[in-house]
Amino acid sequence: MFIEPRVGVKHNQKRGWIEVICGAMFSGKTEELIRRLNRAKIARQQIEIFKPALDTRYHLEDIVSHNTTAIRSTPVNFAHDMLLLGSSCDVVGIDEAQFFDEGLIEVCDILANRGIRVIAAGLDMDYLGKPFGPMPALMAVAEYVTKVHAVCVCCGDIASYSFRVAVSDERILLGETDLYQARCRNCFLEGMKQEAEK
Ligand SMILES: Nc1ncnc2c1ncn2[C@@H]1O[C@H](COP(=O)(O)OP(=O)(O)O)[C@@H](O)[C@H]1O
Ligand SMILES: Cc1cn([C@H]2C[C@H](O)[C@@H](COP(=O)(O)O)O2)c(=O)[nH]c1=O
Ligand SMILES: [Zn+2]
Repeated sequence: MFIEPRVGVKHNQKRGWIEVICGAMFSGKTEELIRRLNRAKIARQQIEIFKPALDTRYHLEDIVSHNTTAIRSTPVNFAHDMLLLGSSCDVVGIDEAQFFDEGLIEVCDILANRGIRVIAAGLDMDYLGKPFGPMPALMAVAEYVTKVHAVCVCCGDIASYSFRVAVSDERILLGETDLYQARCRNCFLEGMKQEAEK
């Protein structure tokens, strides 16, 4: 369980940092993001929450977990849009970070340098098991990285992969259990092998 760090305040300076929550689909990234943001709200912190405008899966504005917990957010088209909107708060939350452009790393850095706590959740790997968008670089610059795991739907082991059951080569394909399965390494490889043999 991630515990918010208590940072020393030197010369009354506000300290910012970056937290990344990553993992496969269904691993609890959004639930964990919402948990941290709700705790920040209880601590009377001013929060701003963003998601990429292209993620219209459940709701145009809300961030919604697979378990239906939800929190209001502002959809934005580009990472740099967050700089203006998130300028006067204590905490910035970002969901589906993998869909943002590479500018996300600079944006998170700028916000953290301004003294803001930045919490970004996103897929670390795409359906091929390849690092997804700005996530690897964001993980490199983050102070805290939490990798969460789903349950493999084939064998019950821990799952780090999002196996696509639909036939599509598009990297971005919004979907749920209709299109994706959480799988462990062995079951993911098995599925990829079967796909290749078709
Ligand atoms: N294979 C699975 N493994 C774990 N949780 C699953 C699985 N399939 C569905 N769930 C549900 O998904 C919830 C996590 O949803 P969410 O936080 O939206 O995950 P993520 O943002 O990582 O996709 C779990 O609490 C559980 O109710
Ligand atoms: C693996 C993978 C996923 N997606 C899409 C599918 C969902 O709409 C989101 C991930 O949502 P979650 O909150 O992590 O469950 O991303 C995609 O477009 N491409 C992929 O390779
Ligand atoms: Zn498995």
